[in-house]
Amino acid sequence: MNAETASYRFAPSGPLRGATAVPGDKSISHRSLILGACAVGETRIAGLLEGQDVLATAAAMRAMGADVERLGEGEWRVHGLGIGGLLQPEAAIDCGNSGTSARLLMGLVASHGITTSFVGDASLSKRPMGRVIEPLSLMGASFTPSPGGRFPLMLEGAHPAVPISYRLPVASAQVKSAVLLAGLNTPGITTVIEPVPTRDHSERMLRGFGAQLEVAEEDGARVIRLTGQTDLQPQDIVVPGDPSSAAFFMVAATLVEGSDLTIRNVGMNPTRAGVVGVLRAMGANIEEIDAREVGGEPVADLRVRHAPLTGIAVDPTVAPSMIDEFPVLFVAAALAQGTTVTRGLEELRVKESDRLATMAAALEAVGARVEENEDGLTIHGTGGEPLRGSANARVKTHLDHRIAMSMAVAGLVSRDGVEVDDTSPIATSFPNFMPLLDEVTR
Ligand SMILES: O=C(O)C1=C[C@@H](OP(=O)(O)O)[C@@H](O)[C@H](O)C1
Ligand SMILES: C=C(OP(=O)(O)O)C(=O)O
Repeated sequence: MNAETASYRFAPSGPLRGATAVPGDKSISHRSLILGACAVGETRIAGLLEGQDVLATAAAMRAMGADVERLGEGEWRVHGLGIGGLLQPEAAIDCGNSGTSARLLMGLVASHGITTSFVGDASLSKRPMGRVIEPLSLMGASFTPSPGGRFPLMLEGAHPAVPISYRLPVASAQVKSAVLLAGLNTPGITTVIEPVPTRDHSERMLRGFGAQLEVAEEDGARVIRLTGQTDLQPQDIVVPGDPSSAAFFMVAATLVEGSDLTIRNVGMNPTRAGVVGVLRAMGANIEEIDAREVGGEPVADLRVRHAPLTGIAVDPTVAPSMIDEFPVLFVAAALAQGTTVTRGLEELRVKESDRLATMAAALEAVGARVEENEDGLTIHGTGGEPLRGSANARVKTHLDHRIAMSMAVAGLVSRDGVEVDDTSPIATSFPNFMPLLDEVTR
């Protein structure tokens, strides 16, 4: 590791063996802090992801008056203020690299009598916020964004806010959750219509906290109705392991010959676990052991053994259920036999980086054959032959943790290793990724 730039060379590795467990789910961790702060009394959280993104949400909830305390590793206590109880923060809300903090917290603040600015890092400041500004403005909040509807921005919340019925123009759980969180302190019924289902952690957790929330299927769309200004009851929450983090180990164990790795306690919510089905369709050997429910979320241990992969055309309708797993799926495709075609992935262009362009460039730099299209990548796999790797070049990650971890996996199955320019963003979602990888390849 080069300490100044945090660049790192991921060397070819032997098999991944034994058992491991990835940290808590990032989406669920954000939501447990936010809803804990909106309940009256004490919420306890076990298995909270202590990545920078979630810590940004914790700091924001503290800045708005909630008592948020770390009791031990992953063990947190939130003393909530009740619906409508948030206070004016003294400084800007800094969301760092985290789109989820940005969109969810804007929703929460939009129905309070709070005026505050929101800031983030260089990556977050390029991402579109118009998608939440639009519905939250309809609810009465006012925004002064930077050009292009971006961060930094000023938000003046509406009190009282106006309930709306909003049909999501993009398949985004962050936009859905922003409107629902604004709805918590809005009189009447706030409705979100979701033509394409996205991760449903907000709905599950709102119900768990006792919110009045109904979900119906109407004309082929999911319709979510939330009655505002009813009290939430504090909860004891156990956060399952993050399937998005587990995906790096699923792909690595699938690709490296001789691997036999068990990943314990992985969240298997069907709105999140699409990558398991896609990898299996390519030939992966992933066995679900001890499928169970933890805190209202399905969970299983996954035993992954090396298997040769075959390229497929990935069904675009599975995209929302594995939206953050495409970068590492592209690595799997680069080692498969034949061609993998992905489409319908324009949302990947507005993540921490443009993940289609960034992954196309990174994979090409290590010897993969990739074609970049408007809405997806077409990848011609090596049929299991190692990638060339990067002897003298560093792959560029553009402040994107998932690119860094995906290219780490590419390094394991390369001839010369892969040098990643900046591993520091890994700490946003998976702070112990490198030690865990070391442990299972040792
Ligand atoms: O709601 C969430 O917790 C998330 C939703 C997804 O974003 P979009 O809502 O932009 O699709 C995902 O990419 C992100 O990592 C987390
Ligand atoms: C897109 C991601 O997160 P966020 O939108 O919260 O920055 C991610 O974790 O891959």
